[in-house]
Amino acid sequence: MTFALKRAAESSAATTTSLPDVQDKVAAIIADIRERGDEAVRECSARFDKWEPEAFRLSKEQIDEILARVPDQVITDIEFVQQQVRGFAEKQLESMREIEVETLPGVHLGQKHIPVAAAGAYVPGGRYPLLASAHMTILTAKAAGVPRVIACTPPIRGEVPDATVAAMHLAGADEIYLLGGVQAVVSMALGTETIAPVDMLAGPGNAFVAEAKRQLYGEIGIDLFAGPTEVLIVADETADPFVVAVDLLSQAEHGPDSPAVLITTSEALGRSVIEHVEQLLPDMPTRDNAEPAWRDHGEVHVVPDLDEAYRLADTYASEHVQILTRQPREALEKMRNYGALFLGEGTCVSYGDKVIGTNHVLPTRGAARYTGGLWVGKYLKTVTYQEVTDTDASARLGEVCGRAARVELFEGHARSGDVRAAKYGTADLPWAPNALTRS
Ligand SMILES: NC(=O)c1ccc[n+]([C@@H]2O[C@H](COP(=O)([O-])OP(=O)(O)OC[C@H]3O[C@@H](n4cnc5c(N)ncnc54)[C@H](O)[C@@H]3O)[C@@H](O)[C@H]2O)c1
Ligand SMILES: [Zn+2]
Repeated sequence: MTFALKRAAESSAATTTSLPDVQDKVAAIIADIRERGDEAVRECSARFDKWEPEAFRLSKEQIDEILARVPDQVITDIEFVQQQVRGFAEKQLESMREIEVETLPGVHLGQKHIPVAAAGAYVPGGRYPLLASAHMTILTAKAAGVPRVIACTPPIRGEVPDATVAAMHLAGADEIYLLGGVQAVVSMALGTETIAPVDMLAGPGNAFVAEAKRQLYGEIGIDLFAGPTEVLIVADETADPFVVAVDLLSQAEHGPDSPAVLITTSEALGRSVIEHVEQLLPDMPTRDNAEPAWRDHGEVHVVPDLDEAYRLADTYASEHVQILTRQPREALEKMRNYGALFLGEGTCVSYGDKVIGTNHVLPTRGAARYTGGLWVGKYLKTVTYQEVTDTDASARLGEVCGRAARVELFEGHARSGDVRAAKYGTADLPWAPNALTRS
């Protein structure tokens, strides 16, 4: 039997995308910026971030000054992580084949991957300087071959986030703006008097940022719905309850709205994890986020066996799923809904977030039911092309096209087929004025 040792105030199981009050607020800001451009952007930045610089875009001199302030070790570590992210992104790119096949004699069908011309990267920074997001969005776009990559990040409590700017620059951003939230997303998407618009936006963010991207989708492309972080751990009796507790809190600290869920086959482990969490929380420097996150969105479920654990985990479609069991790789076969899977105690969500090289921009609030996370492929348009070099093949296709289109009552379409069937074959064109046929 499945039962809960701890329930959330509101379950995070995949149900909704965004909350109605956030939707309304974001819609109003988008409409205002659409109408008044830069002036509205400035007002939003002043209101939400108390940030009113002369220009939001950093000049080359400003970037150089900022880089000089960043400690060497931080730069070295940024470079190490960017190498890992770039390395994996390049391997993923290699896995995307361009093909051209001959499906009938003389009928050539092909597939190509074309990078978008301009991409915007949102690097979050309201609570923490999330420099790792710069690697994930900017560098991945560059690895995909996007010619223009622009990036926004907010000031943090009125300060320039030096390390984030360094990461954005080293990742290869062509333009860097100190601008946050909805105003940043809308500026990049629609363009203003001072920012040229992009074709596609990527990057994680809080509920406002994620909702702004969602509302703008269609007018521009977006990577995916990547809102407040979630973690779900599947553990059996072999898991170390202290490690499980530490790992749950590692993600709860993202924000008070971050769900942390444990599904375990061992009631004893579940109880022990709850105790460890309660012992760790009071001294956690980021307790202001982690404590309400655990209180309101923390869940612990005890299930009869691992198959039930995987089944229940799939209903959450959580952004991060950690498997701490005797045979963690089993989850690769048994689970289908997750943004990223972390197999065994040797790795953890924090490695994925910060250092290991897989992309950390991942689907939240159930979006893992229909998409994976950000990767080079998201910046590429997979397009097709075709050519028919054999007249017999064209005539044969023309005959089928004529019939197929008439079933759909498309006389115009049918005639494009008829023309070829007549020109390259033996068909007649009863609908054509005589003078125009068979020139
Ligand atoms: N899904 C993923 O892949 C992923 C990865 C990393 C981080 N995250 C998430 O990114 C988020 C980062 O959030 P954050 O808030 O620290 O930074 P953020 O940069 O996403 O948002 C900060 C901005 O929000 C705007 N804002 C704040 N309150 C507002 C309000 N009441 N109305 C309108 N705008 C408002 C401000 O303009 C501010 O600049 C976290 O929730 C974290 O979990 C998700
Ligand atoms: Zn995290």
